[in-house]
Amino acid sequence: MTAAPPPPTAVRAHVLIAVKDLDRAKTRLASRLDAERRTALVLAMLRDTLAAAGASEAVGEITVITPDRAVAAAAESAGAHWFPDRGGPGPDRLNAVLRSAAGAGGRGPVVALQGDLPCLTGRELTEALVAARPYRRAVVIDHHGTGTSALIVADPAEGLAPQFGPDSARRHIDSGATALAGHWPGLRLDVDTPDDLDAAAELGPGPATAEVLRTIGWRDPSRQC
Ligand SMILES: Nc1nc2c(ncn2[C@@H]2O[C@H](COP(=O)(O)OP(=O)(O)OP(=O)(O)O)[C@@H](O)[C@H]2O)c(=O)[nH]1
Ligand SMILES: C=C(OP(=O)(O)O)C(=O)O
Repeated sequence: MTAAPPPPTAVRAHVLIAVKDLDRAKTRLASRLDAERRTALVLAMLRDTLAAAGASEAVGEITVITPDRAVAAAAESAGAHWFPDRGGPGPDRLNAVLRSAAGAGGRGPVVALQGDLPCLTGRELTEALVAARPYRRAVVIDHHGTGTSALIVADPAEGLAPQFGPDSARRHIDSGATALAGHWPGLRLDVDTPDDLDAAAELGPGPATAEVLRTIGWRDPSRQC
């Protein structure tokens, strides 16, 4: 098998992934998974996301922004940096930590990427980053059509201007980001709900998530007889 050609640019992107405290994570899965299983799943999805991002030829470095020591340890063991999130509680904390991490880096492209993309592949991320190059700011809309899988800014000095949260796809587009077209099912599949997790199990998650799904006995209902 021949390797994919390197993307036509020297400047590789800096990927930012924000992850909140594990004991507050993935509350929308609480009806199906207890806290211990949710923690295992969040860490596994992060590991698979990090592995895929690290496999992209268009990515230079990865920083995980988190207040959680276990998340920081998972990031470091995957070769990513850890940027501590020391922000106080507040409705815009996620966007505030992304703004400060984006401003702390160099001048190459910056990507705010969700950390719950268990089916992401390096090729998808490379394609999205190449597709984003003509634009000052670009967004990859999630599989629901309302959220954001990735927000990409060509030059962080011009401002990432993250507006993650409810309806973030529309808010990113309304604030000037170009929505990227591309068949990137893994990149678009962020997992927040039991239905999302079924969809990921169907599409094919990375090895860490697949192992957790096996361990917790998660079944894809569409495959049950
Ligand atoms: N570092 C950091 N990450 C955050 C913060 N709030 C949210 N995130 C992360 O941003 C992403 C989207 O956040 P949410 O949708 O609010 O949380 P979630 O854990 O994915 O799911 P729910 O609890 O079901 O809402 C997730 O990866 C979170 O871990 C924050 O205050 N600090
Ligand atoms: C915060 C967001 O993600 P989630 O789908 O995890 O709520 C978002 O899409 O802006």
